[in-house]
Amino acid sequence: MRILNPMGSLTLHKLPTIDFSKENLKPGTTAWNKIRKEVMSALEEYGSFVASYEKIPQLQDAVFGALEELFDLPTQTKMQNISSKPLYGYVGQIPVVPLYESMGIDDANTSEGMQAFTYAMWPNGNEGFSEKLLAYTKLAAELEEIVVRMIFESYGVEKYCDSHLQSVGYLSRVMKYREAKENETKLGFVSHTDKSFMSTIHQNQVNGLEIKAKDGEYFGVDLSPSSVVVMAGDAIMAWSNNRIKSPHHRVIMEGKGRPRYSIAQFSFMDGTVQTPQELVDDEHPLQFKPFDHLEYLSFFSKEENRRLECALKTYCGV
Ligand SMILES: O=C(O)CCC(=O)C(=O)O
Ligand SMILES: [Fe+2]
Repeated sequence: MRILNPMGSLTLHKLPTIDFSKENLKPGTTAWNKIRKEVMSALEEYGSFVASYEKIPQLQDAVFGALEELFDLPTQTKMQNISSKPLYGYVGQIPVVPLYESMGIDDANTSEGMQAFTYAMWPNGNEGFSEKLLAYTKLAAELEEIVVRMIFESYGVEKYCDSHLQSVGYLSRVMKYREAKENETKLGFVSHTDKSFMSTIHQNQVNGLEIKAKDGEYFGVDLSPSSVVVMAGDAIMAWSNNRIKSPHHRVIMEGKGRPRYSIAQFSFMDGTVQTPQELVDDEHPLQFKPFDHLEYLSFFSKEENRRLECALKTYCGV
């Protein structure tokens, strides 16, 4: 489809939207197999897709109301939250991305993780905040698990799926992007690939996310209230032996008169990321050596490694 991108030029790209709202979406059913096919072709083409999920719209107001309340806290308070993982602590007021502010929430899809976070932010915790955010983070984890099951099945390695899902933990990054002032950069988030296995991204009704297609062109993602972007991270790129590539993406704030809030949830493996032997053969020689997921995160968190074109290849490429 030909559509205009924000720069006014023609683009051939539009992220596919896949509907996950079917009741009883169960492995083995016709509906499951149909969606699985759509998921695989989108992931192999764009490394991402838009999932529409009817349970999401009713959570929107609560989730973004909660994020407004959080970002209104004094900076001193917000700075206390130091995620246990490198790269996901409080970020605010960096000259290259002055519009951007974020905080990380470890184990964000569990009551314990959310509690620990709210007790760092509010003297007596914040039950309302926990409830509102958990309703979303649990859904996002559930959605990712469905997608991961489809991927494992589709590559004929479903026997490894349960142990994979058991080894995965979720970390959320909540973000606020203010509007750019005149003469200020519109860049909200510099171009990067995610270091996760997979990621999900949800936003309030202010667009800004752009994804780089294989031909090098960035194109905007238009998200409806029921949508979540599902995106491949570097770890699934290694795991899939390069069949699925983690796409570069960035955020550009075009100025909609109000801030953009988003919540990205990342899955990390507790231990080694390793390509299943079934995905390696003469036509597909091994591309990446096994590596410890969290050690890769530490590697990337070093200043000198941030600028690498493909940190994954440098770190563990064969
Ligand atoms: O805010 C967004 O839409 C994207 C954020 C992102 O790419 C990230 O946190 O890794
Ligand atoms: Fe990202």
